[in-house]
Amino acid sequence: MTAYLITGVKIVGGEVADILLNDGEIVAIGNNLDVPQDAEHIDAQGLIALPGLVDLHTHLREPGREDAETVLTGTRAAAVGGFTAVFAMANTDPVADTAGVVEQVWRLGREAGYADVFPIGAVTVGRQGTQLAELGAMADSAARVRVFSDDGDCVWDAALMRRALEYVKAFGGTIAQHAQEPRLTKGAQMNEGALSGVLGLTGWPSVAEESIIARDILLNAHVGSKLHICHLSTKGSVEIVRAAKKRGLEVTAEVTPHHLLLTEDLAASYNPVYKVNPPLRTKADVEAVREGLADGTIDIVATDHAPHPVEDKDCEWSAAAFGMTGLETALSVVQHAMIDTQLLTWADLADRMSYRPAAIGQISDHGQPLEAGAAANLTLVDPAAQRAVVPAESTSLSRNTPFEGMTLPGRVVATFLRGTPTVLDGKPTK
Ligand SMILES: NC(=O)N[C@@H](CC(=O)O)C(=O)O
Ligand SMILES: [Zn+2]
Ligand SMILES: [Zn+2]
Repeated sequence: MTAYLITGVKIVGGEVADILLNDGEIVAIGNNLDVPQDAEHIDAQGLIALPGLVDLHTHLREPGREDAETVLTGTRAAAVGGFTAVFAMANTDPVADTAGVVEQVWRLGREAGYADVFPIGAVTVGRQGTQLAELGAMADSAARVRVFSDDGDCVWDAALMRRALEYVKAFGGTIAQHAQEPRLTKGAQMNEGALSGVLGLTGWPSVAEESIIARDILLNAHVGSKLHICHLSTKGSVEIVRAAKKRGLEVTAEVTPHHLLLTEDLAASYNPVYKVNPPLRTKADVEAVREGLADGTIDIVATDHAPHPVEDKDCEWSAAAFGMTGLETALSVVQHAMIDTQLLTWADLADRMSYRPAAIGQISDHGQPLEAGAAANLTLVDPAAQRAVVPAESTSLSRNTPFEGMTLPGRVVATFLRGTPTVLDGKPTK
């Protein structure tokens, strides 16, 4: 295996130093290191070294929608975005509700070699919301599933949600809830408010999200299990989670990059690239989720990378699919929304995008501080770079980025997975 010497890099939360990678590990960090003769040299002056990013919420679409994304193309986009691990959502076809499917997705990730793939198992059979899936068999499989979600749909039946929380408690698993009361969002197209009235699009009230979050926090307090809230998007949701944590109730939550930056006003274009679940909200909501992420109410950023082929997005708003891509732009959007606004430091970002998602997902070898002996999963970022988002340059199979035309700060220069570069000079290595 080739050794790599990365020189003059700012270690996140620490000093400027050199890093030596060999045999899949960080061998040493410091100055005047003892370097093997044949080591490759990377001059990293001006760059920041971050632990490899971990995405707890990615849609890789394989099996079933390989026209939108595959494990290979999705993890390639992840590596370009600085990620070394992604959790693959279960809303595939077939649904990832058996040990067989999660093992297949896990293995495809290993074969692709761009980022480790940790499958999320469905909570209910076929994500139909009526019968618990074989959660224990998925947990015991080679994929070692610890996070379960019917994402795309809410586990709306309170009794079933209770049973799921009880079941995973036996092995310390987590239920990740897509919080959307379906009776309140029938035909919903965008955030409910004055603008949805003006545009003539059916509204999606904040309370559809907030009522499920409140219910599930109480259910989980009753059961004593682990609850995670997917893509939290409203001010009221932040307030509920903040109050729960203050009372010592166990809950973790994520926010997406797009909910940290974009508002419902974009729907006025009727361009379905801005159509997403949950919908883009108001400026007050954006401010609240930023504050929630800054003060730790919201634990992590997760991309909810949701690739869709052109024919599913390039149509009338009401017919278009929900979802936007996000793996390649996540770090830049978070830098723009949270670091350039001085709400977070780079060390905080490492916490929200690497350490804590790895802890919630219960994986080792990712989300570890950069120090000698740790697995060499890391990414080098140029914080001073500026770049225009050009969909055609994406390494994802899909093009539905809502950030097209924006100039964003920061650029991932290199990513290493167990000491092997998956990205160099901003480009995938294979
Ligand atoms: N976020 C979305 O708008 N879409 C997701 C499903 C989901 O995350 O709920 C998808 O699978 O396309
Ligand atoms: Zn969802
Ligand atoms: Zn999702």
